[in-house]
Amino acid sequence: MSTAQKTGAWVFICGPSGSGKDSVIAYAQQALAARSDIVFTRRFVSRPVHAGSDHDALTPAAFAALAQAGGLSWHWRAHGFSYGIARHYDEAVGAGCLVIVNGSREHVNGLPASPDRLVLHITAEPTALAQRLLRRGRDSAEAVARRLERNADFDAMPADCVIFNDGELADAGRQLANYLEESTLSADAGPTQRAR
Ligand SMILES: Nc1ncnc2c1ncn2[C@@H]1O[C@H](COP(=O)(O)OP(=O)(O)O)[C@@H](O)[C@H]1O
Ligand SMILES: O=P(O)(O)OC[C@H]1O[C@H](OP(=O)(O)OP(=O)(O)O)[C@H](O)[C@@H]1O
Repeated sequence: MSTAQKTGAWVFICGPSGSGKDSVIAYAQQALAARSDIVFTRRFVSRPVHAGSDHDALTPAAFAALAQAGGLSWHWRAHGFSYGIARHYDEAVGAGCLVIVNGSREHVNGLPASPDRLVLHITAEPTALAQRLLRRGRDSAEAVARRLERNADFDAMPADCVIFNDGELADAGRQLANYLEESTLSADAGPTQRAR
């Protein structure tokens, strides 16, 4: 990090199920492992952990108690589950870090635009989405169908950056890493440089 005053921000990475959010984020996280000013959050989800999901599982009651106690910076519901980001990540934003969230389009679309929030959309062709979700094997065929139907609601979603993950995962992962690196550089110039 430079010694110039930094302005932290949340980076919400959104997109259809199967677009590759988890995979692309994991690639960028590895590529940026040396960057202490780029922080990758873990999610609480009221869903058991199994193959194809990397989160901290909470029971619905434990999730509700944590949210009620103010322990979450962000939380939302989707697919019948609750998702949340621990409050302690506020400190990283306050300290000037970029803090990366695997987010929800519905949740992010309901937030007012703010210079301390960036939205990055990862997407892929509909046929690829369906194939990947079925191959991932985490969700039932019915749940996969519902996830695909949900995409029509977000066709014109505004975003600060769009990454198409239809080719090699490494290409999309590198694009995300580059975007995050560039965003920390523009943060040196102050929040107006990246207001949406
Ligand atoms: N570029 C890619 N090419 C082929 N398969 C991919 C690619 N990106 C992700 N996948 C696979 O697609 C599935 C869904 O990816 P995932 O990262 O779980 O997406 P999301 O988090 O957006 O639902 C996973 O099985 C993953 O390995
Ligand atoms: O409002 P939406 O953009 O549709 O998103 C709803 C939720 O689904 C995704 O999580 P989840 O891990 O359950 O699903 P995914 O990995 O299949 O995207 C995403 O990270 C959100 O938490």
